[in-house]
Amino acid sequence: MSGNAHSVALAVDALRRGWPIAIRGGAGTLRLLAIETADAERLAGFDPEARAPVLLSAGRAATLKLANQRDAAAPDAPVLIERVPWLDFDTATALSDPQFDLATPLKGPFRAVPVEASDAAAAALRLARIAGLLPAFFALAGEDAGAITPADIESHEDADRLRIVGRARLPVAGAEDSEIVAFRTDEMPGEHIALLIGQPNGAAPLVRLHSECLTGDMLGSLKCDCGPQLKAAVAAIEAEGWGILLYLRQEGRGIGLINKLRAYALQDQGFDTVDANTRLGFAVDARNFRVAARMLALLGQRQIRLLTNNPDKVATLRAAGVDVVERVPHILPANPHNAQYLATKRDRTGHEF
Ligand SMILES: Nc1nc2c(ncn2[C@@H]2O[C@H](COP(=O)(O)OP(=O)(O)OP(=O)(O)O)[C@@H](O)[C@H]2O)c(=O)[nH]1
Ligand SMILES: [Zn+2]
Repeated sequence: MSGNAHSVALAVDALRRGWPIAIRGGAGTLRLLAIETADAERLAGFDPEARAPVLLSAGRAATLKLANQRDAAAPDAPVLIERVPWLDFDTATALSDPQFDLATPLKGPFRAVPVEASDAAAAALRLARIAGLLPAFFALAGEDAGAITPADIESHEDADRLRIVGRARLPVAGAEDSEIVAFRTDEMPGEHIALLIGQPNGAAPLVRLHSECLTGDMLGSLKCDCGPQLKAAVAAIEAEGWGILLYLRQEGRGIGLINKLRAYALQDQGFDTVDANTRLGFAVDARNFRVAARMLALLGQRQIRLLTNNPDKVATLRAAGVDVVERVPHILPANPHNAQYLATKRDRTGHEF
């Protein structure tokens, strides 16, 4: 099990370096080259006969108006775009990267071809997200001894692999009686953190799940509500006398910093936070809150009060066995830069404001 997760870590590293990988699913094996980290020369080495179709997510294909060619029975299934002589490296880049959507009208017509190794294709898109890359590949059918499997990727992301690796007293501004606890798996670079504030008093702790937001947490970005929510969560827990802040390394709702900044660039063009993620080819929310359930279990907390406006967090924790006895709203004042973002969360992602 851990050996396979290890090979996924190597595959993530390979993708980021522009090296090909292979994924073996139940319906066949795909050899894959990530478009973002490739170039024309690497493509020629990977696919000398220029046959490899372009693998895209369903959302990206729909954005490119290729939705009508998708399998109607599986609207979320990955899409393969037939490789024709004029579909060169630059055209594939334009297919994969939405920053060019408005500037360069695509040539076309593009034709979708059946995705035979569909589970391997879906796993490839998932691996691109884990690697923080655009979810788009050149893909060739064919065996490869070093292929990883979708199950390997599943186990790589398995929240149950998390364990506690360190803890220490950590007085923080506004909550001096605090302890930090760090969690990690063997393969993942980012450590999740719990800040235990105050002393257990027999009551269900007030818990906040905070997803990493470098721009909001560190730089004071006004585009979102993360920075003020982080500070206010510490204050609210301190005021209760006992509770836990979970700081989850799920930057950009799980798509990573670079892809979040790509989403911001699309927002500069007028797309909202939901459409920006879809145009990039990602789920609107790629986070896995089971990580938080695992952390709470390791901390011995089965019953909590949850500070959030996001019903998904409540539902996922409950499904993972955490007894959420109360949802406590966590609403901060809007500013001129985030008012539209907050309205989108209310209107399109089910947040309760
Ligand atoms: N992809 C993407 N991520 C964003 C954007 N704005 C903020 N984020 C990320 O969203 C996460 C914060 O999630 P929110 O949706 O604000 O809040 P929530 O955690 O779902 O819900 P609450 O508990 O009610 O705050 C952080 O990981 C941010 O980095 C954006 O426009 N695009
Ligand atoms: Zn933010």
